[in-house]
Amino acid sequence: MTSKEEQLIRVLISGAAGQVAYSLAGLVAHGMAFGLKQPMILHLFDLPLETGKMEGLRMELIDSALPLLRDVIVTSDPVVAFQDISVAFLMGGKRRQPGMKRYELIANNCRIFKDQGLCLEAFARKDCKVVVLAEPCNTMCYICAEHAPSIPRENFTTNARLDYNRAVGYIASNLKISAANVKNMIIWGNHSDSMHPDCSIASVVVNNKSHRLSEYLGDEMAVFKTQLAEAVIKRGAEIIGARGMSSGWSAAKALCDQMRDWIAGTPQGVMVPMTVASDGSYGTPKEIFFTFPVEVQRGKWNIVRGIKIDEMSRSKIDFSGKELLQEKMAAVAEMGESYN
Ligand SMILES: NC(=O)c1ccc[n+]([C@@H]2O[C@H](COP(=O)([O-])OP(=O)(O)OC[C@H]3O[C@@H](n4cnc5c(N)ncnc54)[C@H](O)[C@@H]3O)[C@@H](O)[C@H]2O)c1
Repeated sequence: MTSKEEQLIRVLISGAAGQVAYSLAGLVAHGMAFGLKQPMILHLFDLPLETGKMEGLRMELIDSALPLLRDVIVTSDPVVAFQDISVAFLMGGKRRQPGMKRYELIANNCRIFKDQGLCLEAFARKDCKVVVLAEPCNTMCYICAEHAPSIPRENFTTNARLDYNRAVGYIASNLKISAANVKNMIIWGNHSDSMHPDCSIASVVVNNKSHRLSEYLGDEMAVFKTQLAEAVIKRGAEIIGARGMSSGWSAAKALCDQMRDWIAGTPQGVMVPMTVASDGSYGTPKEIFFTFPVEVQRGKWNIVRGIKIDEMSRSKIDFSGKELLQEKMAAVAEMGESYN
């Protein structure tokens, strides 16, 4: 290790034989999540039947000669997988099958996320950052955090960045500008059809000039806003329809974008979405994991205050909050636990 490098960290990828993990492992080891000075050991964790696929991924990672990657551990033993980890990307779980209802998925995945929470509590570092991807991710994040009480609540999140990136991509491709020239897109709520992608205060740079999107589009803004929201909400299903699989590379890229901002911080005046334990901001129910606009400084996120909420946003935020409360109650009932 050179003197300029950070201290070695251990990064867990659960569901490591899956398709998101296949993209994520290489991006993370390449430095896209933690920067180019952060050496790491990757812990690849999945079910015993999937050891072959994890071994294949391990070989490919080694064959990529990645300077930051110091070791790759392949395991189906949670004690090994969760030991001393600083970061957990939790993607291991059942996938929604055709015809399966959202609540059946909760029933299937909540026990897995209870166990993963217990493993975090027992074996992970107390400053571990945890990102839950398996669906329904907001509620699985809640279950996981509940069972790892010694890790701060603010260290748990999901992958809301994927919805944000989809919205930014939509704006950029429609206006034929670089995605880097779109800022302050907001995502509110649950990672479900009830989410509220809100471009009311987004800004864009076109021909080297910065504009509020609403000013740039003028009379077209209202229609654009509705079409953007519909496109983002339907994008996951559209991708499944096209590839026969859910988002892979874009989900992995979004995980890296989010982790990079979480660690390095957001530039002054720039907000990004993060799914965090609600403190009741914007009239949301407390303690559900809800996506808010945040700013991040020195590794700490803060919900951005004072954004004006119009009537339409109010009803959508309320609807998503109610849905998350129902999901949370369904999950705790499924596990036979008391509801806080
Ligand atoms: N929230 C988002 O934005 C978003 C986007 C894409 C995918 N997803 C979700 O992320 C998850 C991963 O997606 P994918 O496409 O890689 O799925 P995948 O089906 O390809 O991989 C999931 C992996 O999890 C493993 N697994 C199942 N139970 C496990 C357990 N108890 N412990 C450890 N591993 C276990 C499976 O063996 C499989 O290898 C899925 O639940 C998917 O629905 C979420």
